Amino acid sequence: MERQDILEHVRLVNAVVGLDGVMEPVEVGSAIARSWNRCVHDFGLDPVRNEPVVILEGRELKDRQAPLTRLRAIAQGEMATLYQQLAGSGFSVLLTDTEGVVLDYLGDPTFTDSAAQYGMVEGALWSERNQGTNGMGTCAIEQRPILIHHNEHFLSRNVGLTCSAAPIFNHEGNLLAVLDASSFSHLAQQHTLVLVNMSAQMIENRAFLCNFRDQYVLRFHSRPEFIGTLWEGILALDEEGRILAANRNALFQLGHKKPADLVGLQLRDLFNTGMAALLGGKSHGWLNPVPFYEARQGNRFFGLVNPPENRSVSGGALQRNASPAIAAPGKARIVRLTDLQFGDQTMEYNVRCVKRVLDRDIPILLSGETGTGKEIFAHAIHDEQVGEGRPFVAVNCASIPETLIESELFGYKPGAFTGASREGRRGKILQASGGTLFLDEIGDMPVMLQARLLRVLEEREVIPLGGETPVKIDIKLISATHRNLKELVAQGRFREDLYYRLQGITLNLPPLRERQDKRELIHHILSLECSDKENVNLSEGALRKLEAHPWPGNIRQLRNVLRTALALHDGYEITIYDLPEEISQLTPSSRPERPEEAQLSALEIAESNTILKVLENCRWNVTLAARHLKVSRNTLYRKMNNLKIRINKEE
Ligand SMILES: Nc1ncnc2c1ncn2[C@@H]1O[C@H](COP(=O)(O)OP(=O)(O)OP(=O)(O)O)[C@@H](O)[C@H]1O
Repeated sequence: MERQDILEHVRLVNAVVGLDGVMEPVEVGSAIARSWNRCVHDFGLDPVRNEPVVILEGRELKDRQAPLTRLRAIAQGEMATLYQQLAGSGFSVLLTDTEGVVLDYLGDPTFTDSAAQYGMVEGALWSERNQGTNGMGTCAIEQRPILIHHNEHFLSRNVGLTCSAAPIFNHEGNLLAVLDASSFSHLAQQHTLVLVNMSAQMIENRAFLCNFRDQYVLRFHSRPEFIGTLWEGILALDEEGRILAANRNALFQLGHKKPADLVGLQLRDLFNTGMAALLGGKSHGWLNPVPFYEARQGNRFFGLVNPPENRSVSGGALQRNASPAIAAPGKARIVRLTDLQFGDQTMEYNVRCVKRVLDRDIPILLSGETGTGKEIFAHAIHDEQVGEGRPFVAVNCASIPETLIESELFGYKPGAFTGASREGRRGKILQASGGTLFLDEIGDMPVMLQARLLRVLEEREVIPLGGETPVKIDIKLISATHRNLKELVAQGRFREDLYYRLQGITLNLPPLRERQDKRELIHHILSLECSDKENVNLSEGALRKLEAHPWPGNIRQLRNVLRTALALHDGYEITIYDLPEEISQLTPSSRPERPEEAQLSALEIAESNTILKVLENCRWNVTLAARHLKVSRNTLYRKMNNLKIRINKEE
């Protein structure tokens, strides 16, 4: 570094940490400013310090490596893949412990000699306290992915470097190690940090699976094709379905911050399903994840449980190929626009509007609460506009961690992906070419990516990460949100230009509680749910309860409730007793005992069902029910007593 540049660097540092008396408004990120302040005020470092890097050797290094033997074995494969992805660009890949000691090093030959001069070798100590602001040391303190580029390094001797580092946490959320890719600063690549972070998460997931290989493990995601990839949520469970641990993506998808929020809960506290159901069906395997719903919000997930003995383990680490190849979900049923409304005025208006713009290239924005049917509506538009055989590609911007949306949308050049997508990814935008791209929860798209998306939409071409040549695309765009995008624009959280680009027309999908065709919709969903079985009716009482419910989870929740009721009911119709408590408003003690619980004979069960049905239809007016059944009131009371039917009023 030239003397002039060193002086300039020192001046910049002093200005940021206030050593010149006045703090100048200088352009450095807040993490860098924090780190520089630590370097000066906590560690007493000087930017021009030029002492050799401390390097641990022999026993001392071995003592550092030993506690992380299993993690290092798991990381080895990922480090090699990351190194290959960066090959030819002068990068080295390093794994450090939490104090910045380099445990493993994989170097590009063109960089190795210089790396050694910089002190990037096995055993080197890259803590912030020793080396000032740097990828590995600063990441260990900030505990999040970080890029330290060029003169963001604190020591002027490190200014020639560019370092992308990401943390690796254990299942308790504690930092285990840091993965880093470093090179000369002039060789910096825009996407290195994304790649490093993906590799770190892959290592974390593998370590998690390895750690809990003797337990049951639930792997889940809101999209079935993401199971087995680094985006999957993973929960370790005991035999009874009690949660032992959760990985980062599980926390993210379930809206929790720390593993302790979930540990100790039962599966049933989180989802509308339990171990028996997840393990039960013979058809459930890697190719057929089971759908279930989150208990609080009604969000849908797909998942599968690995029993302990099912996983292949080698050398203390899970085999690389242990992750299954996941088949795409079954072909979705074709939905017509006319299947979506049964007399509700807003929905009729929506369908009319869509039909008018079907043959034009106008982007459509669907707005509505969760579960109101935005995606199914988008699918129906696609089927009528583009054609059933063409791709319909949905991206949920809220369910993918911010750092990964970019790769998900724009894809990578072949060979750049770890894990399940070894052969690389074309990215959702390219996959949608010739069909429809459905951007769900668009309001959650990070601002940084909004500009990129806008460019893609304007120029109708996309450049995959790591690639150079733009690829032309031909897509219809439908986006959806449950947020008020206009408000987000006013708050500066959503780009105004993108907002106008997305909403050629905006359609508001009404919440279920406000729909005028609620009754018809309930019957429609019920008929879909029992399509393969005999038709099952709804009792008038149950229908009234369903109509009166406020349905915070909208049609998704309704579908879920009807599905469960179908599984629970016996006889020929669903009654209020088959509905969940919050809908039937019956307390468990007020429910009549089920015939099987009371150990009745088959004849008595049939008799009990008939009496229950008539009582329910007569709104528990025993005199009226007796008249219908053509018996005296006293006989009916006696029978009810024998059959253990207690009096209940539905309303
Ligand atoms: N008209 C309909 N007919 C049948 N099923 C429907 C209908 N509308 C919605 N559903 C069902 O309701 C559930 C939720 O629908 P969808 O995923 O389209 O809602 P959404 O508004 O996109 O939800 P989110 O905002 O949470 O992504 C799905 O299971 C879907 O099949």
